[in-house]
Amino acid sequence: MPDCLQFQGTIVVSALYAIHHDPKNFKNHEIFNPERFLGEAGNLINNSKIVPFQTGRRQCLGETLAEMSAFLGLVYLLQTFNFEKVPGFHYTLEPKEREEVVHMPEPYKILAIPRIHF
Ligand code: HEM
Repeated sequence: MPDCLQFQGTIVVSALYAIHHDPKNFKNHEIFNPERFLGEAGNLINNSKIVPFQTGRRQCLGETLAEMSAFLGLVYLLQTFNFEKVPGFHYTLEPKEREEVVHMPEPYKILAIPRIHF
């Protein structure tokens, strides 16, 4: 019996960072700008160049669950709290340096004020 698992074959790792930073697909690709995904009426633009869940045979099996969970979590927070900036706190949209495979935002403070008073 081998004392560890051994894999043979080819591993394909998708370059999602490169895909989403391709200047051919995204204007000002180095700038964090969530509004680039919105149309003039504030509607979400469907763009086949955006593939955070990968596409094809290796597409994420949890995509629907992840999107529903994010939607429900966000809606719950927005129904429960009003969010306001902390006066005097310096906010930036620039992400921290890349860590591992994802970008993280800089730590920030925000006021969460309950909408319902018991
Ligand atoms: C925001 C949340 C998520 C993101 C951005 C995401 C993204 C991805 C990406 C990019 C891949 C393809 C990796 C590759 O290139 O091979 C993948 C694969 C996969 N994901 Fe997710 N994922 C998320 C959440 C989830 C959840 C919640 C589940 C399960 C409950 C899940 C299950 C899987 C599985 C099983 C695969 C492997 C699919 C395969 O190779 O056949 N993911 N995910």
